[in-house]
Amino acid sequence: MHRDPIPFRKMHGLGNDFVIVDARTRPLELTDAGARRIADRRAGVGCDQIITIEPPRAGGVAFLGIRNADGGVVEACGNATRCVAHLLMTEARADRVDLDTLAGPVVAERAAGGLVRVNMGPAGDAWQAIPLAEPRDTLSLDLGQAPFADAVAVTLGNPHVVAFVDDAEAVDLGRIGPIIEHHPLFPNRVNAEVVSRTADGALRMRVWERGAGITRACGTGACAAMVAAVRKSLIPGRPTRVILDGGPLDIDWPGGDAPVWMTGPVASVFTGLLDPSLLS
Ligand SMILES: N[C@H](CCC[C@H](N)C(=O)O)C(=O)O
Repeated sequence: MHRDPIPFRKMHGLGNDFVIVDARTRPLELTDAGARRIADRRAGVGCDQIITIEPPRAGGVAFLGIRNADGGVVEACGNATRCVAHLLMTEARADRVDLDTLAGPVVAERAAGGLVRVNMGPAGDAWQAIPLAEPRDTLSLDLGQAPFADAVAVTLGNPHVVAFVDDAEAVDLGRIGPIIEHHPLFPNRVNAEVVSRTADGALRMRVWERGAGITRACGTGACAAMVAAVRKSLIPGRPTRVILDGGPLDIDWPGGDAPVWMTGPVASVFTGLLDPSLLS
């Protein structure tokens, strides 16, 4: 039970925003309901995900706890990984940091221009790994809802399903997003991305995030979009710019079992104190 106010830092990666609590020395007793209250953009602080920096569990210098705005605990969050890595590299005066997540180990390093580059680990495509409710070809899923009639499922530790369209900005994601998120083929629900190609060979991506809705950016989603495009032979396996509502991420994946690298910015907005009543 918390009696004292709890320090937090508000950060974002291309507008995908986080409340970050350093719980390395003092565990944060956070329930699903408490997470929802923190994430509430009127009655709480407001964020897409609540992030806790915790003592490492299976290696690295810290474990990254990730909860969506709906309170659900999830495996991976690329934009938050960059933000926490920035904090820990700054604290340690280091240019590299190893972190632990439910999705497995990730490595982050300083990149040019104040950016942070993260090895997000390998991308998975087996139906059991996504997971799907039954054996299916993850390279061509018909979810019975346009534009997800020939979609690609990818896991970065968290589940994604990617649809390629002529114009990502023309898709009514607010309508189709929740239908796909809760599609029965995804027992753990799913993050849904719509992707189109730009004239200069970049990918334009919009996302409906599991447990958070439309966000301005999704790092694991950008990784999934690039992997799906390479698997569909729409682009070659070389560094690709993915343009999100909040700005660009650079994704690099040569194919196969190679790890996916994501490079992008971080921003710290303010620090504050959570009232303990928010968590009870
Ligand atoms: N915004 C995060 C993804 C959160 C994914 C979460 N919505 C899930 O349920 O997996 C990112 O930058 O990767």
